[in-house]
Amino acid sequence: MEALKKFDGAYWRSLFDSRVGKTTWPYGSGVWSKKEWVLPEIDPDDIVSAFEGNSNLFWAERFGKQFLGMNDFWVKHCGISHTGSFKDLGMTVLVSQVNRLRKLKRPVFGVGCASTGDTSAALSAYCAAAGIPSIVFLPANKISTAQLVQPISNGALVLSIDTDFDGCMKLIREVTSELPIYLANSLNSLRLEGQKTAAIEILQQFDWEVPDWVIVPGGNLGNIYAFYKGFKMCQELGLVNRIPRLVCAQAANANPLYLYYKSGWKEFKPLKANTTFASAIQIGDPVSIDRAVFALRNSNGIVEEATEEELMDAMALADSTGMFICPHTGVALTALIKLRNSGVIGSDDRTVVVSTAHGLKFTQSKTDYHSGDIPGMGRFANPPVLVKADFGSVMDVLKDFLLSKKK
Ligand SMILES: N[C@@H](CCOP(=O)(O)O)C(=O)O
Repeated sequence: MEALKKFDGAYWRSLFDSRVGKTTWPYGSGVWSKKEWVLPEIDPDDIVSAFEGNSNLFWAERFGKQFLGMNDFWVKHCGISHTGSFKDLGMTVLVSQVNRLRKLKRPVFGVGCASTGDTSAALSAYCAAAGIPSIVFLPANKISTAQLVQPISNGALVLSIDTDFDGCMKLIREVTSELPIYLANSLNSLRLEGQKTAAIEILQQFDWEVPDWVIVPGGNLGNIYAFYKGFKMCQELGLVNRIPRLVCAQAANANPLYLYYKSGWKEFKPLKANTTFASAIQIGDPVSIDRAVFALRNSNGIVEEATEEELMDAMALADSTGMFICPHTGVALTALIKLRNSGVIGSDDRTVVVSTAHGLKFTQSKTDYHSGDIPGMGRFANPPVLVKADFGSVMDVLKDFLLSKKK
């Protein structure tokens, strides 16, 4: 350690030169290609994947143990799918039904939705695959570029409207009551029938052992109800004898359900959602509010909220353990952190956080966070290091890095 501290660029340069000069170089003259490399036998415990688990249900071992003191923390990643979010689960059901209606010559000329970016991506992809026209209403400048480009590429009619999601939702409801355009938002129960399969899958993946908690980010609130529906169906079929406690996690900037919950379910007040990095849940007047309340009340559920700083920090912390999550999953993780800190969720409770979309849809906010471009944020920022293309300079950076890692 002491010796390391003395090193500077020039020292490293001389060390490198002397080593390269003296060492027998094993790589030239065909030696490399002929050499047989024998790898040490590996123990199954040594195998590293970002998360341990099968399919899309991962045991998030490092995050759970290191940051939560939990042994049984899991992530159900619904963003590893065709369009990168859980919306694919419901949209395949809905568009299949529309396909059938059209084959039966019913007058359904297209399918439409309002969206914060994920529903529109799924709708346009499945419609394009079936050759059905799709129409999406998007709040202008409020969704990520990765999300915007999805319906554009899939040939949807994309209306970029100068309002927020709630404004788009109101407009599409009016339009679809006037024109033969089928409404694909989650107030349509076909969507929920598809989405509830994620709950059934979780139980199946745990070999029909019921987790204690399932935490779902909530905006338009169809998904929390879909999870309840899936779990309840399995209970009614006798596949399991109880259901998990559900937690719905909202961004504090768009938290009508949270406020309703805090009022003891006394009065629901739609609100104007403020801008949040969790843009897909920036919704102030959720269409599935009543269903969500039903799901939460019947599962002994809880509603939590996350500030912008909390959700971005939680996302960065999770990413630093090998995840690459969306900001909405950061909201759900914040809820978990709060419930763990208050002792509501115990260290041995089997807990599943539902990750709703792929992190690659939200690279801008991640980049801004890590480069320190968001005022007052960046506790876990890991900005790239700008360094001269010079061996000594690179080695100096590495020296600092190695010293910071030395325990
Ligand atoms: N987050 C959603 C908002 C629309 O909600 P839905 O429940 O009707 O799909 C989106 O990605 O558009």
